[in-house]
Amino acid sequence: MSGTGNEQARKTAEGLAYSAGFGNEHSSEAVPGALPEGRNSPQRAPLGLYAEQLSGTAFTEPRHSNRRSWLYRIRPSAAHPQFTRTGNGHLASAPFTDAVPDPNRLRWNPLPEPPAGTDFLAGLWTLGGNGDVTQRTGMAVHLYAANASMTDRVFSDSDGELLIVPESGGLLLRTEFGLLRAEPGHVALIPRGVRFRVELLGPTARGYVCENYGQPFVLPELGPIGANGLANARDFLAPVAAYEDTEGPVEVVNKFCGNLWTATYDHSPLDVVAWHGNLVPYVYDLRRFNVIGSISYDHPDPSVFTVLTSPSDTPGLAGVDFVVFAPRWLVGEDTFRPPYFHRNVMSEYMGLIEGAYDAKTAGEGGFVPGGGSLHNMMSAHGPDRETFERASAAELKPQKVDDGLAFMFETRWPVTLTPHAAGADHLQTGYDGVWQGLQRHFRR
Ligand SMILES: O=C(O)Cc1cc(O)ccc1O
Ligand SMILES: [Fe+2]
Repeated sequence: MSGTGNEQARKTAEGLAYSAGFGNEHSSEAVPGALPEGRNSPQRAPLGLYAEQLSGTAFTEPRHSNRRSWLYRIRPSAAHPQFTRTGNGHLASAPFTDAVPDPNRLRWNPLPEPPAGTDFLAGLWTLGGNGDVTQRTGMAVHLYAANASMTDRVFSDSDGELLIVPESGGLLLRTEFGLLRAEPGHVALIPRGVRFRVELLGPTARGYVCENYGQPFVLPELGPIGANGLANARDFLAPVAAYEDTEGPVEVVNKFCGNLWTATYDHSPLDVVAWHGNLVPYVYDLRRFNVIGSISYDHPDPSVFTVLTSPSDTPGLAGVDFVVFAPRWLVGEDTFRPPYFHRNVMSEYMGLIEGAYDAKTAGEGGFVPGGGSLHNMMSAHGPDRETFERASAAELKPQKVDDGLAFMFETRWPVTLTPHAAGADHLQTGYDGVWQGLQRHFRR
């Protein structure tokens, strides 16, 4: 049973109702009258519901970064049986100590097809990461490949928020806050601790996940860009309340300090009838990104393409940035237009949602949708030989780059691999070769 009841909610083309705005104080009730008026926790909550607060930041964090929501549910979350350990599969967590951090440039092909019956949770495959889940620092890079919906089970991640980047196959995310639809080209964010179930909209689904152990993602500052631009706050869509009133066994899997724990509830924990607050799951369509770039000369640093940033205690130094390389015009005069050669103190994991990326040769054995590359701190990279030769000779008329959608998880600490990523069959050999044969042109 489900419903919606928010005046501010709006229908999207896909038929789901959403409540728009990044960081807003949203409110939503699936049954009229389910939200208490004027207080969060009345002596008896409306309709016999239980009131419960979910905190995403410490109670005392500054107002601008404080995140919490109040949930009005059929049963309190506290009414659950004991959790016991279950297998972690290919899901791993920080600290990553099983492999030696690798200064080499690395690139993977897409994940192989999973066995039949693999759902989103079982299909998570950790590439690597940094920090420490118990310290709430750092991040992990995961990929997923699934061919089944989650049925009779839900997942929650106590270790961090999950930024899901579908590459193929749409997802329907049934969360405690309501429903989100995430297709390739969208990203979805599930806050730390929020229970959700992933249903596939087609036969298979594949994509990437940034698990952010650190401070919740926020929109980057705009500085001299002004009051508008990059990802606009109003394009972030939170769900409206939609609840499940089901009795019967439901497995709840909780990722806690690096391990999966399971408990079988006798009801669905997606039983929130109404909620309000600013800690919410959301979806964002990357095609809405307002791309800022140079209209004179030189290739700008990719920080101008930041969609979301997880700040650290040092201003300007992100735990992790989520960056998108979206369609855009290139007009730079006397400029080498693709990404430049560089060595970065930050570490860069890149993935491809569709098409090609302008610094890397596309196609079989190259940088392909569903694949990924890792350029750890200080590793030398940039345009491959083919790209360098092409772009150095290109006629510099205005050019639309609109044949791809790539992204980067850029993090302050090197990404240490899991042993299964370091030894994967789909790890490409000979990636260094793309920078071989760059001729010397020096003359005096
Ligand atoms: O390495 C990459 O392709 C990512 C990247 C893109 C860019 O436009 C400038 C610098 C950078 O690291
Ligand atoms: Fe780079």
